[in-house]
Amino acid sequence: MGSGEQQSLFETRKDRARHVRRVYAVSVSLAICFVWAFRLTHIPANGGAGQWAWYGLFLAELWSGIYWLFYQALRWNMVFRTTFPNILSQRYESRLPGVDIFVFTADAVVEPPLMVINTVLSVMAYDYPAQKLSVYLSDDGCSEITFYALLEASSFAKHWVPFCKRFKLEPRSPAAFFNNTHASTKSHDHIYVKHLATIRKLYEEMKRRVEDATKLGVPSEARSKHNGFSQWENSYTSRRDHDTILQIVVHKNDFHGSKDEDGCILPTLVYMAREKRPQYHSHYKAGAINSLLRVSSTISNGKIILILDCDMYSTHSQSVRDALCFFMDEDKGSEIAYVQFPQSFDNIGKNDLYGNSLFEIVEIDLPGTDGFGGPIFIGTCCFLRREALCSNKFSGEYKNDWNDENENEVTEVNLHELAENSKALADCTYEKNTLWGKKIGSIYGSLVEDVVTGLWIQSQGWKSVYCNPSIRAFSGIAPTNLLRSLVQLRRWGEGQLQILFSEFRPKCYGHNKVKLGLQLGYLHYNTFAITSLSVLYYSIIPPLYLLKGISFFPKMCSLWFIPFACVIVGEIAYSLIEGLSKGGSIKGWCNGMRMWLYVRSSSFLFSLLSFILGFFGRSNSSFLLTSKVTEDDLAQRYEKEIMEFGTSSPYFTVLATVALLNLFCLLSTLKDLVLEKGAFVEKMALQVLLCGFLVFINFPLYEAILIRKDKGRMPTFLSVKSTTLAFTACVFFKLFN
Ligand SMILES: O=c1ccn([C@@H]2O[C@H](COP(=O)(O)OP(=O)(O)O[C@H]3O[C@H](CO)[C@@H](O)[C@H](O)[C@H]3O)[C@@H](O)[C@H]2O)c(=O)[nH]1
Ligand SMILES: [Mn+2]
Repeated sequence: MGSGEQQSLFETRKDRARHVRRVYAVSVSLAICFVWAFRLTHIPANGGAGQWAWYGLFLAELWSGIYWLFYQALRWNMVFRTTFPNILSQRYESRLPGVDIFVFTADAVVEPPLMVINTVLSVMAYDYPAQKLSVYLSDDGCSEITFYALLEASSFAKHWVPFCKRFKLEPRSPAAFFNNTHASTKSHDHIYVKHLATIRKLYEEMKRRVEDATKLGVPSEARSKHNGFSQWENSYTSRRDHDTILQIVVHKNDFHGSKDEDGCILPTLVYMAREKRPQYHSHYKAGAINSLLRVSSTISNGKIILILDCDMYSTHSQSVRDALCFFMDEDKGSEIAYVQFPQSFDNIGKNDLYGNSLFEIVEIDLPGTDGFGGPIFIGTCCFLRREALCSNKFSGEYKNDWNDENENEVTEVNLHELAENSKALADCTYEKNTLWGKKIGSIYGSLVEDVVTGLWIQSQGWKSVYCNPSIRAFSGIAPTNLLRSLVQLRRWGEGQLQILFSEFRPKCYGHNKVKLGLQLGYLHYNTFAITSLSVLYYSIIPPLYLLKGISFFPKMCSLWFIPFACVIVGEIAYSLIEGLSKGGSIKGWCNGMRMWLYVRSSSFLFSLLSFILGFFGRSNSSFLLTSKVTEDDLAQRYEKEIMEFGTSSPYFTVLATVALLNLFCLLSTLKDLVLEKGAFVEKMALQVLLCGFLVFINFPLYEAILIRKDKGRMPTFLSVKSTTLAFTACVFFKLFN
């Protein structure tokens, strides 16, 4: 390093396998072109059997091919980052910026208050100067119980935070810490063991109180002790109709309650339930983010904001510092708007039954988009620069300034007044005739507010980075049953379509701020619901035509067979290698394939339908929260990796009907196979293989219909309905087509 030149606070490494990936991408692209060429040059003669089906197949393949290109864009230019927090400390320890942490919750039933406060406690205990740290809980459920739990957490924090810091413990969510027996019993140090026993007891007591309150309501002595509850008594009608409730629970200017047991200051802690009125759209989480942005600006006004879902607790107390290594880097820091960390989950299971690990997003898509200057924003586990969120266009002259005197210095001393004055900022009417939600803050109008907000920020000229440290930074709860996963992805699919067709998207791409590679990456997401059409077509039409012995694919001896084989074998091998090299299993790979298929044939189909209805003004789509609780018998099946059906749902009707249709087609083909043997195999090989593969992948579904007796099996009525549907379709097709 030259003299005078400072070492950077982070380092970027290119993907070592990028050349292999590129060669692969180019070769398979060629093969795809040959597949298209085959379709165009072999159209059945006029009126010939299956001519229309052939056109359909061409469209499906055309779209899949184009979509596949978006996919390759993400793999083209992956980069990986390493941070140097030690250098950060040496250089900036006394000048660290204020950090405001936003935790979002929306329903005390599917997001238990105990879980929420564990997340809050985990970030209060960050290894960061407490006077520069503020934690805000936004509660869209406006639940007294959650508030009560937060009060409990604030008392417990007085013991918990110093305990973590003194013994340098990880993870700092008490629930996770005590669950992790290895961590919580690692030392034989006498003092530690004594402390541990005390703190465990305190936690258990708090846990009991919070759980009791969840069942029985807030105890009356708590009500009389804290006048915060009076706000519910005065203005609360329902969770969709109430005033803003804002409570500064811990604040450094409050001399009684802000110190821990060692006499050190605790981070500021604030509870907010923004105003809700039935006649005003809440804009879901995006609305909550914007309210908090304003409210926090008067209380702590931290320059950096961490956005967290209530289940995403911190698993590593150094992550703030990792993030700051990017923001504070002298060379590149001032253009970075946000630092995205991966979402990881505690409850994935060995073989990731429902494909929830977000493996592709975390391991491929985020490093891939990072290579083009901007990982997408995934809504949680993300540090953002307040200035970028509040839509200051990025300009070349912009320079980091961490020495702002005003920051973090609240002049107001009277906390009650401070809270009262900030309340109006969370009113429903506050945003009327302003740019909030349009150009400022989190952007409205899509069910994936995160993605659209990230895109907007990037279109203003800001960059973002992806930080995936070897010690993971956050962990949360993934859906534990099939329907929840499918419903979650329906929401994502619809939200992405909303971005694709909004007037907003061209505006974002128009300024040439978003690189082509990144635009393709976004398109990969924006259009993923559309793939449902080609996937459904592929899994219904070719199998049905088996019944008539009509082939849509080249014979095995033909040269045209080669491109098809290349695409199929290539993709299977590629995804297998990718999965296995990241520690996955073959079974996990199969589960991933199955979920890929299920999401595309059900979730995304409903995303499309719901989006089309919405387009004609008939949408009834809303933000359906993902439940974070799992009932006992369900948990057992989840542990044993048994797929959960159990309820009647249109999602399952679609899945079961397609699965059974394939089964019937395959069975009837077996007969032909025996009678005609070689000639048939030669002609129909690929089609039979496709159908066979679908049957193989659907095995757990047949089991749920035919064999299982537990509560998670397919409901009888649904089984009968799907069987009838599939069977009728086959018979009808064979006889009348
Ligand atoms: O009106 C609402 C609805 C939701 N939330 C919060 O938003 C978060 C995400 O909700 P969840 O049900 O967990 O949805 P997921 O699909 O798991 O969330 C993923 O996808 C969302 C976009 O669809 C992102 O906002 C999230 O960060 C991302 O984790 C939770 O903390 C909720 O409490 C609110 O604050 N207000
Ligand atoms: Mn979630």
